[in-house]
Amino acid sequence: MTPAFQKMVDNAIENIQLAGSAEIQLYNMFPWLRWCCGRWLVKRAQILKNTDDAIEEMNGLVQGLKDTLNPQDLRGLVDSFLVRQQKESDQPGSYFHNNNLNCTVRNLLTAGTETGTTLRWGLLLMAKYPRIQDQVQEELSRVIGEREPRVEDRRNLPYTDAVIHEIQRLANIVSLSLPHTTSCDVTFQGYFIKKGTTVIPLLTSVLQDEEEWETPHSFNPGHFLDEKGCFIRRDAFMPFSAGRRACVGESLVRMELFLLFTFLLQRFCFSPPPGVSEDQLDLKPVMGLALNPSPHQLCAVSRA
Ligand code: HEM
Repeated sequence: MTPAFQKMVDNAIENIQLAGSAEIQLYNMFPWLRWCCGRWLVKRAQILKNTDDAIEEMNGLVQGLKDTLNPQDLRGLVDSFLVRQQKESDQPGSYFHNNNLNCTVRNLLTAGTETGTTLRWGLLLMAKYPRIQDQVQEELSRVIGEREPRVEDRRNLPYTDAVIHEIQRLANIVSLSLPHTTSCDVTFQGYFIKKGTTVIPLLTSVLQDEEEWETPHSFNPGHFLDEKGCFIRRDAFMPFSAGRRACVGESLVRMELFLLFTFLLQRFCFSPPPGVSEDQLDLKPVMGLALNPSPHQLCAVSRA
């Protein structure tokens, strides 16, 4: 990773944490309170500074791609956007303008860090529950052996698939989803919600719903397995939210998580460091817009 890219990722991670802090959440809900809480302003100023730095950095990257653009050989999203921008340059209301390009790429970069957050939860849970880790590794050895995992393997790995789903369910990393606004007056479950109201859908209420899950607060891959050990989908599994604005990265994330998780577990056993017991591995998250595991040291012992 180049230092510039590393800086952008660090910057994005810091902003996700700042944006989910109690101060910033309160600031967003009651901005007029800022006059009596100076600490809020420090965090707000840091978010704005990080954002300005990221915009500048991204403008530099986009300029480099603009300078070398070849419409016959598109290298990715930015190139496709730039070509469309050129085509629509005479349309005043076009969405394909520089601000949208910069914002879209920064959004994807920021959101992209969530795969890593989920993986960190996964490795922590494997270290904490070694018997579940053993079962995943037994299935991986039996079904794919030593070759590299492929996306098509998922259907033959029901236990591993169930474990990955259960990691996402319990880790619940985007617990507040993203704020939405009602576009018209709505009556929902007897409550009247006026047009223009900010609604924060609490995904925790579904992912850990006591009426939906047998053991909602425990790590239990059995939530996604039937009595024959086959994988089962559950309607209440919605870490990517639902509806038209659900996470656009979902299919990419699912593929990445499967390949990275299986690849790592094929090659390493994860355990607490010497002197730390499995029980001592703490699952309390660090507060942020995304819920991260608290910093931990783990041992990765090669299985070769
Ligand atoms: C495990 C990883 C991830 C989880 C759990 C997750 C979850 C979510 C959730 C809950 C939302 C809010 C949906 C809503 O507003 O109703 C969201 C939005 C979004 N996600 Fe993800 N996400 C993940 C990774 C990614 C990745 C890797 C990308 C892109 C490469 C991505 C791109 C986006 C974008 C662009 C939005 C905004 C969509 C919109 O407003 O229309 N996400 N994500």
